[in-house]
Amino acid sequence: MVFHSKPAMEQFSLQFSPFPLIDLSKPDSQSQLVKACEEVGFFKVINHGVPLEFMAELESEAIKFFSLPLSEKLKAGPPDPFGYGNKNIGCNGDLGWVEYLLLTTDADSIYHKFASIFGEAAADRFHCVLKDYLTAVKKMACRILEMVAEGLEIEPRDALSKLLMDEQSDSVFRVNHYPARAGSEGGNVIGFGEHTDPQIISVLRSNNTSGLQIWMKEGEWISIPPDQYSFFINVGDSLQVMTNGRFKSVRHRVVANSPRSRISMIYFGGPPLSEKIAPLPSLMEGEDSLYNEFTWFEYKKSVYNSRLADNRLGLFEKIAAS
Ligand SMILES: C=C1C[C@]23C[C@@]1(O)CC[C@H]2[C@@]12CC[C@H](O)[C@@](C)(C(=O)O1)[C@H]2[C@@H]3C(=O)O
Ligand SMILES: O=C(O)CCC(=O)C(=O)O
Ligand SMILES: [Fe+2]
Repeated sequence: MVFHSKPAMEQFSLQFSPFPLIDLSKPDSQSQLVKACEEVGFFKVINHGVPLEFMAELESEAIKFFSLPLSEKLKAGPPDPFGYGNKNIGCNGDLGWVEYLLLTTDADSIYHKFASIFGEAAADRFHCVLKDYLTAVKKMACRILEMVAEGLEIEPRDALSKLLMDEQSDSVFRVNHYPARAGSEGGNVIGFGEHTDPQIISVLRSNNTSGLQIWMKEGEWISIPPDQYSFFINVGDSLQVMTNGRFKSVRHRVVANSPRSRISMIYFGGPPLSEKIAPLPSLMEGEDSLYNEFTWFEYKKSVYNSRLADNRLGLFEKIAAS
């Protein structure tokens, strides 16, 4: 798969996007990031520094995997929580027009699981490509979190990024495949139901097929035009709490309505299980925390007992005194 440079027309349309678009090579990107996290909780980044060939190679591997006969793919499932899943999302009855691989970000342990199912040569290639991609995406996510910390004057500068860098970081990686919808199948179906991501930050890349939508505070879903060269970033619930509600974890979903299949890959940067998720003291400025204190382990446990669309943070919000 070869990527060509971005056409001039696309560069032009970026300036008229209804959601923030941030060029990480620009000097004002730090303040833009903070504004985007506060106002929308979602933005697109360009000049991100992730080599295009890492993105293309992982997409090729994903296509190879999803093209296998179902009986082969099922050998890598069911997700427990990691592995291959088909239509069932989580364990509480959510369904979507999607098949996926849910993986740990520890590429070495993925290698062992894959080698035992698909043989060493296939596992070797997947491991290599995945490792390159994850290393580059995690670096970009940390860079964004450090810029955000600087913009918010959080000390130390790595207060957020160190949670992703920690060896015990509970990060997850997911590759979703939304099969093409043939014309006769008609209409929109839900590919991935509406939800917020529970972790700190999510970094999404897709092929050039549409489907992703975000919920705007004006009360409408807007469709995000796909862009295979760029990344889309979501503020997660944990970052919303760490900023005491200043940043918003955005509701999003995928509508499967395309005659072409959609492939997306998302890195969910999470903290270690024992990490306390609470507003950072320097952001409190005399305010009270909006949330009861909890660890990532406690939140994750509650997340995995919930349905996709549930307001998971609601359970941890302090009841405002009247
Ligand atoms: C229905 C579910 C799937 C999910 C766990 C949950 O019980 C509720 C949150 C879901 C979600 C959404 C973002 C990520 O895709 C995900 C991996 C996560 O951390 O929370 C999924 C979970 C999953 O697919 O297991
Ligand atoms: O597949 C996509 O584009 C988004 C999926 C998503 O939001 C998720 O996996 O959490
Ligand atoms: Fe999501």
